[in-house]
Amino acid sequence: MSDALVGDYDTEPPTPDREMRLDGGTASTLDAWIRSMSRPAPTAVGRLPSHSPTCAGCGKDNPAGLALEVDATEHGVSAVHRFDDRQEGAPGITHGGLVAAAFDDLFGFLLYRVGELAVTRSLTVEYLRPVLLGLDYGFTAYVRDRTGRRLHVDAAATDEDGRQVATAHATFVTVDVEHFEQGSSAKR
Ligand SMILES: CCCCCCCCCCCCCCCC(=O)SCCNC(=O)CCNC(=O)[C@H](O)C(C)(C)COP(=O)(O)OP(=O)(O)OC[C@H]1O[C@@H](n2cnc3c(N)ncnc32)[C@H](O)[C@@H]1OP(=O)(O)O
Repeated sequence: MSDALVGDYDTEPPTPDREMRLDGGTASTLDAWIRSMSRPAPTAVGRLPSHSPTCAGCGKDNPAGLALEVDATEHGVSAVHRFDDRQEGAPGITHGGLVAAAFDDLFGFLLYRVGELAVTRSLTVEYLRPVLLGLDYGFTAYVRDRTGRRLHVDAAATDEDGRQVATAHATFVTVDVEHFEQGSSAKR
């Protein structure tokens, strides 16, 4: 893991921008993103910074995103989220793919706890009850265990009556910073 992955807890990372330069043109966009990424202490509790302002899961500047707000808890992470009309599947019901996206992004916040970069290798969601639009749901996630580069993570979503509406499990695989260089050649 890069030493550059140290930042201020309260600082939101900038939008990764291919034109962004830190030091007169020598630093890559990826460097800028990584250098600026906040890394709370693994034991800290409270609101966590988004992965980036344009992250589809948690970025405030992504009009098509979920804009999840996620807190570090004693044992993992949590969020309260309300899906809206943009996430509709069947009338009044959240599209399952967007529920999965919420879980996936929530798992991405566990990386602040782990202190290493990782990406989703597999994600399984059990849809126990319809997730309704316009209602608050509580999401929690934690790292169950680790085997080598594999992080096994679990999550659940509950409705306002405390009933589980969905559970999720994922395997994240730790990666080097260089993994994200693949995004530098993306056509936009
Ligand atoms: C510092 C703090 C920063 C915090 C803040 C970070 C922010 C950082 C951005 C996050 C943002 C989040 C947002 C949401 C999370 C995404 O959306 S992530 C994006 C979606 N995922 C991807 O794009 C991943 C695409 N896949 C890949 O790039 C590659 O397949 C991977 C995952 C890097 C693995 O490839 P590889 O490095 O060649 O590794 P490989 O040898 O195939 O397998 C590695 C290990 O995993 C095991 N494995 C592979 N597949 C499986 C499987 N399905 N089941 C179980 N084990 C498996 C292998 O057996 C192996 O185990 P070990 O022998 O090492 O113990």
